[in-house]
Amino acid sequence: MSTTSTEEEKTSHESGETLLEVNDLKTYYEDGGLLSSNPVKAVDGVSFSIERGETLGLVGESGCGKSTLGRTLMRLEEATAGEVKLDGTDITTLSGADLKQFRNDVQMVFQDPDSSLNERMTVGEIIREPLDVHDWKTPKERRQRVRELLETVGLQEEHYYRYPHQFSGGQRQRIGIARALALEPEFIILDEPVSALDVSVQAKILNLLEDLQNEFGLTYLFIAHDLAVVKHICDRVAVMYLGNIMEIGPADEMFESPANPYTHALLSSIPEPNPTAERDRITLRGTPPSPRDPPAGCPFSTRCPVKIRPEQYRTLDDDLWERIEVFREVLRERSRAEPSLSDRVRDLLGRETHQAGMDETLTELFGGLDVPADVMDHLREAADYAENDDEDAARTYLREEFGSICDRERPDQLGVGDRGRLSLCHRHDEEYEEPATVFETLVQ
Ligand SMILES: Nc1ncnc2c1ncn2[C@@H]1O[C@H](COP(=O)(O)OP(=O)(O)OP(=O)(O)O)[C@@H](O)[C@H]1O
Repeated sequence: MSTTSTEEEKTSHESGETLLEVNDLKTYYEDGGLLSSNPVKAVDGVSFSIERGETLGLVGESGCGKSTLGRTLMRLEEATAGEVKLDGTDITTLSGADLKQFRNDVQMVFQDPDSSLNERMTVGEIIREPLDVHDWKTPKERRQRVRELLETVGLQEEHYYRYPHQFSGGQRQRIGIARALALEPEFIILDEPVSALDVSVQAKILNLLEDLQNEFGLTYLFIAHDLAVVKHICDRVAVMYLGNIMEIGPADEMFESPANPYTHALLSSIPEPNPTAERDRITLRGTPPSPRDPPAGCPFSTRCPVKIRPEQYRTLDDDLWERIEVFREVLRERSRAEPSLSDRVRDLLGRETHQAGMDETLTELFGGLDVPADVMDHLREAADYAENDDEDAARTYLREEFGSICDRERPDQLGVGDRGRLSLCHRHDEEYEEPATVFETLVQ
């Protein structure tokens, strides 16, 4: 395993010069409510860098922390910990004139052109606003600059005095892009810039973004949930899950052969354009854990189809093992869920609440299977805890018995291949089989 990249294989946009460097960045949302609960760990220790002129894609399911990461890089959210260096300067601590200069250099384009444009301002005023705020040159030069920008993004001079509602979705996004370009930024965060647009319009906006990048040497962070879009426009891709970057590396290589189990699952969910091509869809069990209560070990451990098993259970029947994982997921979801109304009524009446539920669950999950006696004993023990409303004890019990390094230790980002790809997975340690090898045995 190596963590170095070879120069000759770099894609065309990369300059070899780091523009943005992010080190162990965390952004937590505290509730500030009366009940002091755990914070939402929206971004939970991410590290990566972007080279000047490069486009890094940031993908992941809704709620994984993409927007929060983008907003933290813009200083729209305050980082809880870690560093964000732009051209070598840590921007998390900037204030005053330095912060104002930073706001020139970094801009954001938002997903929804409808809500990000002020309907009461003319298009000219909208694009000119950042120039006015920063007191850029003379008013006459500002007007001239806006006219140039209209042309740059494919709009016309006479659009200056029109209002946003007179434009289509694609044209509105062009207005948003012109506004972002006004102060000649170096770095632009594109937060789902084409998700709200029709497919035919998407391609035009993506082409515009690429042309602008080539013309002005821009660096992009491109946030998207649509992997097809990312594949088209990005040099490298970072895959996010539960506030962590699970895998980062060259886009072509990652789409061709994902290294991380989560990337595998995410890519397998893209509809295959060629219907005759075989691709095995991976269905993930359960839902992502709450970012208030992320797993202690690997962030993906509760859903990973190729999780490492403890030594004594390596040969256990695959179906039975999967049911044990489902049982653990049931307990996690129970401990997250508000008690149902009927549970609360029973509770108030002093009756047992979960008794019937646990027995049924065990029968439903393990009824038709040949379960070794020692395994069944462990399952019953956990069920007893849960019956007494102590889901946490039940979860701990099962984690100790059936858990592995994946449940206990957060993996390091390990190097994969020779082009600088990194993946957060214990399986890249040479002690274990690679995720891809285990996936192959699963689909046979
Ligand atoms: N202001 C806030 N206060 C509390 N929690 C928040 C706040 N903003 C976001 N979150 C939570 O932080 C987590 C990450 O949200 P974020 O919007 O960054 O994810 P995302 O990947 O961008 O999702 P989407 O694609 O749906 O925008 C989510 O659990 C979300 O509910």
